Amino acid sequence: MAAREPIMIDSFPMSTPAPHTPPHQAELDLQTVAEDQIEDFERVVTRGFHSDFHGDEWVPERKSYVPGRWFGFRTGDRWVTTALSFPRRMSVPGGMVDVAGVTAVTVAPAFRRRGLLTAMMRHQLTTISEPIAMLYATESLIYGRFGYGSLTRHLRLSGKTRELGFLPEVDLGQGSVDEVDLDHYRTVVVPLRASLLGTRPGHLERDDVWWDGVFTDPERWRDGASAWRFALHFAADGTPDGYATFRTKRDSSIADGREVQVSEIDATTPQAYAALWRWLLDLDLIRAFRRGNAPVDDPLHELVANPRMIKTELSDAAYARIVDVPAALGARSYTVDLDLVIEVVDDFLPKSGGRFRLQGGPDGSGVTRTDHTPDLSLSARQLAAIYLGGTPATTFARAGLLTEHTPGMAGLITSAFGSDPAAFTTDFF
Ligand SMILES: CC(=O)SCCNC(=O)CCNC(=O)[C@H](O)C(C)(C)COP(=O)(O)OP(=O)(O)OC[C@H]1O[C@@H](n2cnc3c(N)ncnc32)[C@H](O)[C@@H]1OP(=O)(O)O
Repeated sequence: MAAREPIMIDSFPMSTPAPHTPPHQAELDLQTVAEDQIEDFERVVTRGFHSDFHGDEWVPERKSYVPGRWFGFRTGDRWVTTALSFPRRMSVPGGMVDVAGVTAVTVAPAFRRRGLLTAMMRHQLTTISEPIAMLYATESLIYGRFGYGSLTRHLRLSGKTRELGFLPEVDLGQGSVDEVDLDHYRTVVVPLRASLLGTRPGHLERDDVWWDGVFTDPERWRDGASAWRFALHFAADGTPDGYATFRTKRDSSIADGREVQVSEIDATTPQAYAALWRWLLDLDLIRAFRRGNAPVDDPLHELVANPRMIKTELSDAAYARIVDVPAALGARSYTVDLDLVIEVVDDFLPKSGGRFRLQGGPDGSGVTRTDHTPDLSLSARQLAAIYLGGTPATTFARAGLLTEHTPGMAGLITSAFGSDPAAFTTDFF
């Protein structure tokens, strides 16, 4: 059979694709992101999470761009890995501490499992100026190897509103709740939330840019629900003392029913908190509620007469990695007086580990490196998990993962590091 003639397509000009280096031949170089590379980088991040790129979603992040904090591996003219961090401040008992809010961590599929995340983590943790890095993990098994521990846990609450009558003794106060527009809400909620920052550890300070991000609400993020709506509670004298951000969504599982989805809710008094919940649960046409991120000690269960009607799921929330032990432990106060030596075994960043004398109490603390015999040894990951009382040191002791050299130390640390109210983080990134 005669060989076929090649088909000539000379009437259509064919553009030649740029040469593409196959992944196994790629030479990789860790680089920081220059300002004119930001959008390109964002597109790679978005693809790393299997999403489509929409520039409007990145506006707040872009405004928070700090040269040097956005970086990744490049080959040729393309990013194949990404990571970045924002400077944030987090409430801790007795004060605030600087944290690096880590996010946008991706490795392109063709380059996974060859140590690039590990190299990025090492670069990031050794270059940030904050004593603590913090993140939300897409998969809870990823970050422990780098010394991250579960800083906070949270509850997912849901249920049918008509089954959630309050106990008769619940005090709803003499004030009232009203729905307001975004502009009104923002002028009230910004100072109100700032006044509540110190009442619970784990909260992050928000600047104007962060608030812009909180209120960014493209329709594609709503999954069929309404835009954000906003409610304020006004005390008897008319002062706003509580707030709630929520959406409503048609709930196909209930005929003619809708669900109220509560994003944030907080108040300066128990009466305002209860009144806000009552208002949300009593909305006409609403038959179900959902709150995806509630503190582990949220009082809603105590307000209702039939708490079993609240479906409650416990999940890991924020993770933390302590890179500067004296600065992190010295930034907070402790519930009881302490003077002990903690040994931190840090396999990933050995220079961050060592023995530390912690002298502290309700009024503050001081931490110094020491070579004294430790009272207790734990890993960097466990230190992060006990830092705000999220996991009791005694739980690690019972798991056989923490060594008490002085009997009773795990119990003492559990009491001293514990927090009431429990640590809770509202800002997801
Ligand atoms: C804060 C945030 O942004 S969270 C977002 C994290 N990113 C994502 O989930 C996006 C999709 N996933 C990815 O991009 C990548 O799979 C990453 C970033 C999670 C991992 O990147 P990699 O470059 O493959 O990680 P790396 O090769 O450094 O892995 C180091 C170790 O962790 C393990 N590991 C890393 N990720 C995973 C995972 N998702 N599941 C199981 N094991 C994992 C590796 O097997 C390896 O183990 P080993 O040391 O025993 O060999």
